[in-house]
Amino acid sequence: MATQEVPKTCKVILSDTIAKKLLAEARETLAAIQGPNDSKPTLAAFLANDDPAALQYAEWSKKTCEENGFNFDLRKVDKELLEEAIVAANQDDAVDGILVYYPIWRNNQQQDRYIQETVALHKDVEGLCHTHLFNMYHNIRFLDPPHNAKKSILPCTPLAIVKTLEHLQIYNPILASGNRLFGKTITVINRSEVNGRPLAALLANDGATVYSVDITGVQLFTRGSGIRAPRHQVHDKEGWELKDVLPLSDVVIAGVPSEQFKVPTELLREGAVCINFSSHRNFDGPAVKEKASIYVPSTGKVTIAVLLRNLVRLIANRPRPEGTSDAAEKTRNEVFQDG
Ligand SMILES: NC(=O)C1=CN([C@@H]2O[C@H](COP(=O)(O)OP(=O)(O)OC[C@H]3O[C@@H](n4cnc5c(N)ncnc54)[C@H](O)[C@@H]3O)[C@@H](O)[C@H]2O)C=CC1
Ligand SMILES: Nc1nc(=O)c2c([nH]1)NC[C@@H]1CN(c3ccc(C(=O)N[C@@H](CCC(=O)O)C(=O)O)cc3)C=[N+]21
Repeated sequence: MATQEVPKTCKVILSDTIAKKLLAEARETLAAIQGPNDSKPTLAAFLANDDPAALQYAEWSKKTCEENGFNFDLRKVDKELLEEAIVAANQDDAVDGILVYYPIWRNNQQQDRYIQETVALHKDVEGLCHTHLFNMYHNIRFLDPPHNAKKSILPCTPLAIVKTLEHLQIYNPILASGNRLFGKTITVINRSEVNGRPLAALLANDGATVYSVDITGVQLFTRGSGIRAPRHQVHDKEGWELKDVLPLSDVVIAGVPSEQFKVPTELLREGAVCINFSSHRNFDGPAVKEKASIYVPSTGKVTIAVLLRNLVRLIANRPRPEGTSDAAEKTRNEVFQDG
């Protein structure tokens, strides 16, 4: 007897689709805030390590920048000269945004933190300076309250995941902005300072119940009962492991930097939404497609689109030059009403 083809119910969403939409928005916004004589924005990217993933990411970023009307200036520098190079870029009017690839000092996170703070706030395209991080963890959306004209910058990979969840309509637009993940349970596997921890905080600030899993254990990030707290709180889940939280999760987001690691498919809920942001495949592709309702195998392209969106936002946040019309200022305010 011939076996009947069963139609696949899992929808695989590629990051291209989401990235294209964000890139079109970034181009439109740039056109709205720039005058006819303004030059292309320039992103200076500092590579001071020998990480092949960072170099490849830099090359993809360069391509996307140039295709969309931005200059991408990759500057390979020695670790010991990096600080002065950043200081010079901070003062250079020809540089609109600064990006530094991490990690730099593999065994000294403190030194990487010091470099993060060296980037000027108004050029911090990745949202990794203390003021930007503080605002994110405290659920403060603007740099200039109560005026609220300058939006705070969010870290690129976490924001790319948020944009992906919006595209998938996991964010429920019926709910008030800021509460749109209420009722959703999300597991994030990775709690690094640049990716997993900010991501867990952002999702919990938007109303989700978030299990943050790392090799050191599981933490719960939530705004409490009835999401009444203004920002997330964190609780250790003593003795809990990945196996305990997977069956509870509507969405599973994995970012483990290892070839060997795979999310155990058998523990996923039927119809879970699975998103991978690691450069390695954290889900077993064929198996996960039999279990998940939506599978997003990678998010790198969305991250790059968010990088350009952040760059445009930095330009929009700048004090307007003498002689800029009120119309331009009005557009500047209107284009950033949302998200
Ligand atoms: N798609 C994108 O936009 C981006 C992807 N990446 C990729 O994401 C991955 C993670 O990057 P980072 O967070 O910067 O790396 P990292 O090395 O700083 O952090 C990884 C974290 O995962 C944890 N971890 C390792 N094994 C684990 C396990 N079995 N279970 C739970 N947690 C575990 C580590 O303890 C650590 O906290 C890398 O593959 C990187 O290339 C990074 C940035 C952007
Ligand atoms: N300050 C800083 N910000 C970063 O964002 C940053 C960094 N430093 N250091 C290096 C890592 C590495 N990284 C990746 C981006 C995309 C993919 C990725 O998965 N890209 C393709 C996958 C391509 C493939 O493997 O087939 C995609 O999603 O479509 C991987 C890795 C960002 N990094």
